[in-house]
Amino acid sequence: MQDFRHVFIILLSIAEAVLLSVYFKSDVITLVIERDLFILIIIFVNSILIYLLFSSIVMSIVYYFSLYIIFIFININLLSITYFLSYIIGVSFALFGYFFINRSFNDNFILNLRNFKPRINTFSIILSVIFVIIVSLFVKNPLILIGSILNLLILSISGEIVLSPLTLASWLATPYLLSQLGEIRVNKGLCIGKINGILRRSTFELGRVKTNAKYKWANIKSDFCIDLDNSKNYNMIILGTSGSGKSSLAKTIVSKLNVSYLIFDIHGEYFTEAKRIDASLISVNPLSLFGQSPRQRALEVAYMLKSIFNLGNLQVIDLFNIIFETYEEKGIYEEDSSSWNNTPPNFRDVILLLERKKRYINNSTELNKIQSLEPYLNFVSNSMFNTNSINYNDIFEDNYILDLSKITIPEIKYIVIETILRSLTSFMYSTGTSKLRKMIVIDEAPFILSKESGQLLVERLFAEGRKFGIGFILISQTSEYVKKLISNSAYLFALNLVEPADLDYVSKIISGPDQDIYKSIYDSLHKLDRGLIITRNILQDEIFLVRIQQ
Ligand SMILES: Nc1ncnc2c1ncn2[C@@H]1O[C@H](COP(=O)(O)OP(=O)(O)OP(=O)(O)O)[C@@H](O)[C@H]1O
Repeated sequence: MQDFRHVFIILLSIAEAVLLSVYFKSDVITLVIERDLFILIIIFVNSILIYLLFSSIVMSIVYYFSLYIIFIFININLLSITYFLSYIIGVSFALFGYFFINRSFNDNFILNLRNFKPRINTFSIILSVIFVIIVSLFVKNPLILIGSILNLLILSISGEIVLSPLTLASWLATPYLLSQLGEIRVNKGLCIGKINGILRRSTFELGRVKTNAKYKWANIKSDFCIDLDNSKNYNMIILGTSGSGKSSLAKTIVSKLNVSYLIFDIHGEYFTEAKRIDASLISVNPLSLFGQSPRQRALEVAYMLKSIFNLGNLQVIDLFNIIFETYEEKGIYEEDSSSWNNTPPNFRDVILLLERKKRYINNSTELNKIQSLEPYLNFVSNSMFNTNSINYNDIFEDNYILDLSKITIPEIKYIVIETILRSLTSFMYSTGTSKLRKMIVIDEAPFILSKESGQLLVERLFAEGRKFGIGFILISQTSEYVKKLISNSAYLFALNLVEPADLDYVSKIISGPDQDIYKSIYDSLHKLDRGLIITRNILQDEIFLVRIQQ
């Protein structure tokens, strides 16, 4: 788009110069003052157009010299105070018009420069010097030579070899080369899509997503890449309505990453090259210690059951006690860590202990307390929880999709997920610190996060995962349960959203305190097509509209 604007202005100016020269030769104009008036008007109009297209005074000034080169071919020397004044008045007009609409004097060129990182390329410099020498040999006009030297300087810090011949074009190429300095290039890391727009204060609405706000999507062309190596952690959150492209985005990310992944596929909609496990055919024992102490595990399981069945605090304590005692019955003792490797009990063992206890209790209050746990323990003494039929180490080292769609009872589904995530925590601690080595995708994250124990578990994994090389992609249709996790995420990808509460929250998170940016994002989010995301790139501090590759 940038390129198109430059081509348009240069072609327009050349066309104007050609028309003027034809007109001046045609004897229609006789008076010098009439000629000057024509030139003044053209310059005035061009200055307004240039300012409105680039929203930059720097660009406008540099373009005056481009016009100078074009007009010199028809023997009109723009280096005159009258012409320059006409140009400046035009720019001022446009500037005030812009300020009136946007209430800001932001210079887009200077804003873009924030993203510029010098890249010195010796070959590019040598090539540009050769071209400057050629210009100095053939062109005797010092201003044209200055333009070429300026281009040489710009190319020296931008390192773009392919653009070196533009040094020959002197001022004609300078605005374009300058705009390349501020061009956003987010192509370091893992490229998952194409940037379709960057949020800018602008007068024109040129992008496909219209905002009706002061910030609009300015078109830019670049790959969109995520740089996990330089991010604060490896966690990502994907939010979007049903069918907006959430799982496709997660698939794109994991398929491009060079690390293994595990997908918790709640609805059975992921099909990749990974090995597929039908979760209804496996068994996991939630009472496995996974390297933890029996006290710790008994507490976790008691809290997990509390979250599922909304148990009271006293019931949690009773549950904890009976589970802890069951460990002891199986020869697993808190003080003796070597006993932690013994075969763990399962919920049936807990029920057997409970039955035995009932026989010895003669206090009716005690009996009632213990009996109140029975229905819950009976529920979880499901054959799915008797033993561990899966190899956890293999699951964490290879690519796997855990298809949970055939488990129809939500509580059972939840216990399977939480148990596997708990085993991941111990896998993490036992294998030590590492660079990114595993990505875990949790689809329909509210299914887990809406339970207190699930929320705490995922919060802990989010906070500690980076140290151990584990990243998470959390997918949700709503922002409701992911709010606490956003501060520990490297990326938030917002697809189409429609609920006012989600629009409000996500727009605030992406925009920060700026109300105008907030309005643009709010206004754009519900207009996004499938596969289009809005995200803030923290490293560049820019907000992008990105089309995700499928
Ligand atoms: N980047 C994309 N470009 C074009 N089409 C896409 C893109 N991403 C997804 N789609 C299409 O949108 C449809 C829905 O995609 P997907 O299943 O990923 O959405 P979802 O948000 O995960 O849906 P659900 O919430 O129902 O699981 C699919 O038909 C897919 O082909």
